[in-house]
Amino acid sequence: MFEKSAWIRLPRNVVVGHGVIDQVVDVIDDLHLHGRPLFVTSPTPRKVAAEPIVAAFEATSVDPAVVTIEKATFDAVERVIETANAEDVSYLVGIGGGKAIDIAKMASYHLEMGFCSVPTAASHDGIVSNRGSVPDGDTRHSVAAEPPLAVIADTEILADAPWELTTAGCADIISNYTAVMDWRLAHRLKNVEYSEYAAALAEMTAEILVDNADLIRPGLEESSWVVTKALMSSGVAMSIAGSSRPASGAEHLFSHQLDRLAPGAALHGHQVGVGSIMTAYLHGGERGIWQDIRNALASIDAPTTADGLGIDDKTVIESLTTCHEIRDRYTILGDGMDERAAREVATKTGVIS
Ligand SMILES: NC(=O)C1=CN([C@@H]2O[C@H](COP(=O)(O)OP(=O)(O)OC[C@H]3O[C@@H](n4cnc5c(N)ncnc54)[C@H](OP(=O)(O)O)[C@@H]3O)[C@@H](O)[C@H]2O)C=CC1
Ligand SMILES: O=C(CO)COP(=O)(O)O
Ligand SMILES: [Zn+2]
Repeated sequence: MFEKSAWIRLPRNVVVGHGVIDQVVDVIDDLHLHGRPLFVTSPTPRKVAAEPIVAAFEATSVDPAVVTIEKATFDAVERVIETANAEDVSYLVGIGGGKAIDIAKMASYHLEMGFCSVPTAASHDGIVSNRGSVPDGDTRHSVAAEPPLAVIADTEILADAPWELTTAGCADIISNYTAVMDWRLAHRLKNVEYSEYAAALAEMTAEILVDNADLIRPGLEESSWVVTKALMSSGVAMSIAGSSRPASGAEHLFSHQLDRLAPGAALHGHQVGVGSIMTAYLHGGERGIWQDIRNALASIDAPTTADGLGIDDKTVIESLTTCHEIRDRYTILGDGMDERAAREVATKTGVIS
């Protein structure tokens, strides 16, 4: 008897392009979201995007509540939940980078309220996904959260954001190559649930980005267009899969462990990019695609070495040898690398010298 079923939650409205921040009121209206919104933002995105959106709502006699968060913590999620209850709001809008959007989607999940995403940085695929990521004790990976009902991504704002945020978003997408390799391996060896559609979409997204690498240049609004579309499609792959598997394998374990060993040293996307070079080598050896991944990262100005990340060699080795413990997710790292093997892959790929 056939007993499989799937429930895929995707954004209903995806609005990307020049000046679309002016359409936030219309998009919310189109979703039939009524009542008072709560905007969750962080200091810079507040000035860049939240204030003009507040003004647009006020012009329609709606008075949004606003919470500005400095750090992505569970206290911040709690503060947003308390404000939502105290201010009697009906839905939430995350306006900012991963920090503000994660807190908004995690609070929405708890409050069982609608959530919309207005990214101001194309820094990783969390800005469009149904996953939230806040450090919790020894863990550092995403958990289920409310998916956005709408994503409104203004390419003019995204192109003005610091360039390294965009290159981090690109590297997060390029890492889909190794995430999918790990997913297939886990499916073959451990019978992990697998979706060919989600895997193909995640891989194709990385391929399109790499094929358009020459369009990805600082200050070029077209770059934000290409990268944002790729982030959307990676987010959709995760929604289809019902997990972050299509976009997160051993390269993400490596990055999550770096977040714990060297907090704040480098951006998420840059760390997973460097991790992806090494895990591609582990999958395919000398003749694998690790050099293609390294060249693609270099061509968009993303780091390819420990030095480029601002992380010392010892920490890279420590992360490689311990990161398999960070979550229950089978990858090419199996039950862990020994130190000699870790040093060899990091040296052979030029990540450490
Ligand atoms: N949900 C998921 O699947 C994932 C979530 N994450 C999470 O996302 C967070 C990291 O995301 P990231 O976007 O890098 O972090 P932030 O939201 O902290 O943004 C990075 C920096 O960019 C600034 N910024 C944002 N937009 C602009 C802009 N338009 N112009 C100028 N500066 C801008 C922010 O300013 P300011 O400090 O003033 O706010 C901040 O200093 C982490 O909390 C991480 O855990 C990471 C990967 C996946
Ligand atoms: O960053 C992500 C996908 O790019 C989310 O992955 P995690 O579930 O490993 O946090
Ligand atoms: Zn990621």
